Amino acid sequence: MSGGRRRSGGGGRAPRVSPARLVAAEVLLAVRESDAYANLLLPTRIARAGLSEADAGLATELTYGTLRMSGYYDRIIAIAADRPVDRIDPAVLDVLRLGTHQLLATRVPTHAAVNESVDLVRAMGAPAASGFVNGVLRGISRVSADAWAARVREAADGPDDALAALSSHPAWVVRALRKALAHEHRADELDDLLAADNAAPAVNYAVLGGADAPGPATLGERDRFSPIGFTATGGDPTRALEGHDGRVRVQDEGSQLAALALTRARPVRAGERWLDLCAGPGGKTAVLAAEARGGGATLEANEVVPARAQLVRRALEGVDEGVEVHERDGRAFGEDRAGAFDRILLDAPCTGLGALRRRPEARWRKSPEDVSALTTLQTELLDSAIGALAPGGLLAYVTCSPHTAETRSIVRQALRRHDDVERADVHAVLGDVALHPLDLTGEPGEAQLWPHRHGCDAMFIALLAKREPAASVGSQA
Ligand SMILES: C[S@@+](CC[C@H](N)C(=O)[O-])C[C@H]1O[C@@H](n2cnc3c(N)ncnc32)[C@H](O)[C@@H]1O
Repeated sequence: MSGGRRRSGGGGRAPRVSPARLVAAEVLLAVRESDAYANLLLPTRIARAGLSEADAGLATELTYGTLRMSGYYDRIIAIAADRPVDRIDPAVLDVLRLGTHQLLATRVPTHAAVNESVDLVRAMGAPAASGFVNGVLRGISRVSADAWAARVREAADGPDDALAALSSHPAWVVRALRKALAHEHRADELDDLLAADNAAPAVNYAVLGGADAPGPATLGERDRFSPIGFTATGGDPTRALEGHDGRVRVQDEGSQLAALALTRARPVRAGERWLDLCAGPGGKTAVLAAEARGGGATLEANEVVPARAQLVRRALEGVDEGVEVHERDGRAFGEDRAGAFDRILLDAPCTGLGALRRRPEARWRKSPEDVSALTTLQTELLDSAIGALAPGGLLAYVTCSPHTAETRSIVRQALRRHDDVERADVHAVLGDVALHPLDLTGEPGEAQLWPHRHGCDAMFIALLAKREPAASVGSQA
């Protein structure tokens, strides 16, 4: 049976599948077969199918919920089907995961969840599996959600495996998150963090140039921390962006704070030169551009992937189209532009383990091997950024991952290699930037934000300052 077959119909009555479920199933298929990103593909598929607002909401809930929780659902399906999930056809497994999500995590009535799944598996071109899908989902529906959790816990291979299964995270990710929290003596927050990863994030807006201008109040509520941020209280986010001349962008509050930690750490002197070294797709570049403009600084941006560099240019539309956007390997800047910049943002390529709420499939795509490849790149980019920093300049090292190998280890090792660089007190900087006190723990040279504690992505922010060279003996003389 091929995982790619779909919508070829089959024997028996013609399948009548709700368009929302069909869109969800098609996105799951594209995520699995073509490595598609659900957050990028889903809006396109919703628009193409012409879904109503209610159906679009259902398709989103089904797609995101199923992708996030598939690790947990697979444990349930394996028990109910009495076979490992890798012995189930992938297309059929998609339908079973969607059905399980409807049965255990939504208000969809049992008969609708089961019957629609049977129709869906036919519509996806696997009519022979309709009896199997019917049987497995009926079996799942006969047990309460709490009782399933107990069964999965019992079947797990020890406490770590149970936590990984119930929270639907890979075990290595659970261990990495626990370790990061333990560094702050907050390992007891792990359950809250895992739960936050499985919740839909609020939509946040950044208002470029400051949130106090008239108009933005219609965006929702002021953010708790970001001085330029709002949290949507409902409605269509794309509509909310209209009528603000490009000044309003959808952006996570943690990303806003990371950019502002660099731009507001000290007053901007006119003529300062700024660099965004790894800029694509340009969310933070836009904040930097607005802040640079306000203070009379000049910004350059760089992104190695041309298509993403194009997104950076688009992000700058309406803010500052004069920003030069390079398409180079950021590792070359340390030599080619040595000492050229007063402030540099290095928002490094990373595993993205801090943004699992937004990228529901990401947790299943990453592996510990990715961490080691990325830490090599992060190290080289940080060396390059330090090289490009002018004496007296300030560098923000940022990741949307809390994995300590990508965060504190990278910074510590860089400090050992570069004795002209020291950490600045980023807790104090963020304390000044934020509207309300941030509950930050650990060393003041590094700040780790968290979804469960701060309501934003788990951004890591370190500020590094390059010392002015000591006056030489000759010049003293
Ligand atoms: C975390 S993302 C940056 C996100 C961006 N700051 C924003 O807020 O929209 C990291 C970016 O670094 C880029 N990148 C990866 N390797 C790079 C390299 N060697 N030089 C420059 N950019 C690189 C990736 O393509 C990716 O767009």
